[in-house]
Amino acid sequence: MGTSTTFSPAFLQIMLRAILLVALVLGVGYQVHAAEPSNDARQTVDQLLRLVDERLAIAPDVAKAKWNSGDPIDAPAREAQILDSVVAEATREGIDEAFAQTFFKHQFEASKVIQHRLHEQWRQTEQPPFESPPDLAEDIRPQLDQLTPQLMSSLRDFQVVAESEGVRQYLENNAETLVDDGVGGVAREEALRPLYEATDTANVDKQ
Ligand SMILES: C=C(O[C@@H]1C=C(C(=O)O)C=C[C@H]1O)C(=O)O
Repeated sequence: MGTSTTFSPAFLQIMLRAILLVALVLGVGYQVHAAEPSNDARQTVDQLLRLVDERLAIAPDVAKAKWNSGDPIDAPAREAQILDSVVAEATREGIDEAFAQTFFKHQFEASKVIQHRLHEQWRQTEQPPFESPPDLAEDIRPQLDQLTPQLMSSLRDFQVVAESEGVRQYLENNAETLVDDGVGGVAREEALRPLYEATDTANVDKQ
């Protein structure tokens, strides 16, 4: 029996663990590398997240205007008007119409989550009417209308990269930093759900 080639079980176990550890490190390293989306894809996601954030940031002004005027938070006719322009733009620009509509419906819901939270808060604190709130028709809606074509063109870019490797992870990693809804993430999740779904399933046409 040759003793020189016999290793104790404890030694073999340590070696095995070392090999597994190395394999694990290499495997994780490979996955992190493989999951990193292209520069273009990252910029596309960043841009879309910033625009979503910009749109949500208008919701408190909407809430103030409606607090003073007593208008209902829910304005279905206004939403329908935006959706009409979204459909027209989608047709012109070759953007998936259903995706664009779903995305905007979620932006409306997210905005309403913020508005309801604020009104609830103001009811509790018996907030008097605001001194000089921005005007809904004159100031706020035109601001939102300016964002619509920007969001549409960003959605068109997003469609192209949505299913690329690592895009979902990148979206998840950056959502919290780039989208601040002021209500702890509830509105953000609502606003971003169609984007997550587009990265999951094959329901977005690649252009
Ligand atoms: C922003 C408003 O409030 C709600 C949210 C909308 C939106 O996000 O564009 C549109 C209509 C309303 O249901 C508004 O009335 O303009």
